[in-house]
Amino acid sequence: MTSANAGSDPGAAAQAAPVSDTDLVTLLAGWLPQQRWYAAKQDPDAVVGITDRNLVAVAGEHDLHVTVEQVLIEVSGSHGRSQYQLWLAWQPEGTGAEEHAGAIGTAGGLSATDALLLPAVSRLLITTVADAAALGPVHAVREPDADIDITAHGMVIGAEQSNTSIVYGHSAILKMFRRLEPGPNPDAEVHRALAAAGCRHIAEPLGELIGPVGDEEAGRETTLGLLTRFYPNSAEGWAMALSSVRDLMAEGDLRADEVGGDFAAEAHRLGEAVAAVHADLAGAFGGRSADTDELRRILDDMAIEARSAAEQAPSLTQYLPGILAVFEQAAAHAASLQLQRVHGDLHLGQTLRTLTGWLVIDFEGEPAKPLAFRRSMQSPLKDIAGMLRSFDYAAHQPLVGGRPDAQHVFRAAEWAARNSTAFCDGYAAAAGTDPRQAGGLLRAFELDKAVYEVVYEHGHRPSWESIPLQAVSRLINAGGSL
Ligand SMILES: Nc1ncnc2c1ncn2[C@@H]1O[C@H](COP(=O)(O)OP(=O)(O)O)[C@@H](O)[C@H]1O
Ligand SMILES: O=P(O)(O)O[C@H]1O[C@H](CO)[C@@H](O[C@H]2O[C@H](CO)[C@@H](O)[C@H](O)[C@H]2O)[C@H](O)[C@H]1O
Repeated sequence: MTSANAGSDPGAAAQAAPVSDTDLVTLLAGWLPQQRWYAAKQDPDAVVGITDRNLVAVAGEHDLHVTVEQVLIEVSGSHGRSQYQLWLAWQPEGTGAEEHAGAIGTAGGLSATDALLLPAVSRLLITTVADAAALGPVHAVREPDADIDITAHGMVIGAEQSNTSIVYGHSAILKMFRRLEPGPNPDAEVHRALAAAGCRHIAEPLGELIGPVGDEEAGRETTLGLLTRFYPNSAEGWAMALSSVRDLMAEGDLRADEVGGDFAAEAHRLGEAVAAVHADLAGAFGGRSADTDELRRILDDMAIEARSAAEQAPSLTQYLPGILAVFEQAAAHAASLQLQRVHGDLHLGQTLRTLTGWLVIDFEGEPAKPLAFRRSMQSPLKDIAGMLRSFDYAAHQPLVGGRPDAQHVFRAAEWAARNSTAFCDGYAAAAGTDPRQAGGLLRAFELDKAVYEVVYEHGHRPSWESIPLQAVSRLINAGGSL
């Protein structure tokens, strides 16, 4: 389907799409699989279709030298079906766009570029949010009292993300969601609810870009981009944890509490911060106890996922009976399961240490899961298990690819246990309930996450697959990590 809507200029609205849908699909064929956020990279059966095209600004308007088109594509294949958002910049071929970092290709005498990489387009987007204005069918909401600096230069950060984020100087970060599902985006929804609850452990939301997604009947207002405050002097929890592990490995004969860079005090504070976020999520969205049937369903779903994971990642096959046995044993803990909204994909890379404390970011949940699941009530143990898995990752990742050294392996396990304990102590102190008392259930959630990670690494970083795989083996054979 092709529509040609443009900003506030009725002349632009009359313009046709720069190239035909067929030419556009051909153009995208080589570019999409190179994008980190494109989940169908490994799918040889993937078929790309165009579901919507909107000319949102034409060259000459808004100080732009390019024409900007928002394109929604649907990709179907053996991986399933998903919808993605693209922002394309068009300009005449031969004007240098082909050399640009975001160059996509040429068709019909025009060059296409990933528009989000162009400073003029990033300026247009932040100005649209600051003015609570519209770009064709895309409109913006600005949070009351949001302080938005539209003069700050926008720059896309890091390639290893599920979405594309533009950082504006030291002031704001705009995350443009790549994979879209019609309806409320949990990242935007949760940021807004937690800000209203006065939560100190999230990035302050500043505004949103919103547009219709889906066919004309099902088309629903959907968050396309989320603008939050940027914390320039923050460090990612993952980077901090890795440098602590490196310090430890440098002095292989000393314990974690005897060398510099011990992370345990930070892990404790992080536990307190996650407990505070959970309490605010329960306050904002409600919470309740799960009944026996619900617990059974959760554990059955883990078993279904594990069976499907073993088909995708053959390294899991030998562990499958042990995995299923752990889920079966966990059913005995029905009484202790609470349900509420959670983060859903919590790991050290989703945490930022500012000068004053920890922030939790990226409340989208697991990107590959359906929206209804990501917005559903789940167990906070899922997030806690995610963090415990992340301590295990940080401890063992520096050993990947090297020659096994028994002392380093021992120290890695010690670092993971020390920081997992500190995290749970911090969580228990702030929440008043100790996640370790959920015993078999926490272990089931850790195992569920480790199984997910084996598949994730199999697809994205095969040399890291051994990290979660060894954890699967440990969790089956030796009980929980704590
Ligand atoms: N408010 C912020 N302040 C500083 N850095 C941030 C902020 N939000 C995100 N980042 C950085 O951007 C990275 C990607 O953000 P994230 O929300 O996890 O995106 P994605 O969903 O694409 O993975 C984070 O790992 C962090 O380094
Ligand atoms: O951050 P995303 O929402 O894109 O999450 C996906 O990618 C993560 C890797 O970036 C992946 O996390 C796994 O690796 C981390 C180290 O890079 C580690 O800290 C996590 O514990 C581990 O799960 C995450 O699983 C995936 O959903």
